Amino acid sequence: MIIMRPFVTVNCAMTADGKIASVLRKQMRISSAEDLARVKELRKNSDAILVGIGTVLSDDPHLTVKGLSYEENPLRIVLDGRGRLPETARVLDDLAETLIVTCENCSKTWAGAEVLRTGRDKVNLTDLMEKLYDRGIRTLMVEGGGEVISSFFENGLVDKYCVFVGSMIIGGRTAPTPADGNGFEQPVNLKLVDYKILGNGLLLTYEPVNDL
Ligand SMILES: NC(=O)c1ccc[n+]([C@@H]2O[C@H](COP(=O)([O-])OP(=O)(O)OC[C@H]3O[C@@H](n4cnc5c(N)ncnc54)[C@H](O)[C@@H]3O)[C@@H](O)[C@H]2O)c1
Ligand SMILES: Nc1nc(=O)c(N)c(NC[C@H](O)[C@H](O)[C@H](O)COP(=O)(O)O)[nH]1
Repeated sequence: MIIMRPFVTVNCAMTADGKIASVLRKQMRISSAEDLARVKELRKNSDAILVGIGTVLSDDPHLTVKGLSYEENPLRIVLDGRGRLPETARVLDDLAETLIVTCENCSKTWAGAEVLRTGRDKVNLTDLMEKLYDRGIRTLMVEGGGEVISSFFENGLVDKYCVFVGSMIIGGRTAPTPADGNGFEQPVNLKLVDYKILGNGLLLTYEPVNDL
C-alpha cells in the first residue's frame, strides 16, 4: 500500500571523523558560516522541522528561522516518546507552532503545544508521516539527532540526505554519529547526487537507492 507522506530531507553536520557532537553530547559548531546560511534556507523552505528529544535536551534549539513571524515559521516537531520535554525548552516559546509527538501510553501535556500520540515504545514514524501529510505538511526537514535519523532510514522514510563534513576531528567512541540506533543488517545504499565546498567544509547530498 502506498502511503502519502511529506518529502523528507535529513540534514546534519558531522566532523571529518564522522561525529555529530562530542562524547559529552553538547552542541558543537561543525557547520561553516556558508553551511549555516544554507541550513537557514532549507528550514525556510520546509513546512516542518523535526528533532528528537535527545537533541532538545542537549542543545535546546529554537528551531525557528530568524526574521520570520509565527505564521511564517515552519511547524516545530519534537519526538518525545516518554514525555521528557521540559516546560522551559525553547521549542515551547511563542515564536512558532509546536507539535510534540509522544507514545500512546504517555499522558503528558504541555502548555502552548499540540500533542499527538502514536506508537508503543517509540513514536510510529510511518503513522506520523501520514498524519503530517493529512494536515498539509508536504516538506519535512529532519535535523537529528543520530537516533532519530537512524529510525527514518530504518523505516525507508528518507528522500534526501544532506551531510556537511566540517574540517575537524573530535574523536570519542561514544560520540554520536549521523545514524546511531542499533545499526542495520543490510546497508541503506545511497546515490551521491551532489557535492559542494561550503567554506572550510564539504556538503554531500545523497538520495537513497530504491532496491525494489
Ligand atoms: N551536528 C548535527 O547536525 C546535529 C544535529 C542534531 C543533533 N545533534 C547532536 O545529536 C545528539 C542527540 O542525538 P540523540 O541520538 O541522543 O537523540 P535524538 O535527538 O535522535 O533523540 C532520540 C530520542 O527520541 C525519542 N524517540 C521517539 N520516537 C523515536 C523514534 N521513532 N526513533 C528514534 N527516537 C525516537 C527517543 O526518546 C530517543 O531516545 C546531541 O549530542 C546533539 O548535539 C547534532
Ligand atoms: N547544521 C548543523 N550544524 C552544526 O554545526 C550543528 N551543531 C547543528 N546542530 C543541530 C542542532 O539541533 C542545533 O541545536 C540547532 O541547529 C540549533 O538550532 P537553533 O538555531 O537554536 O534553532 N546543525
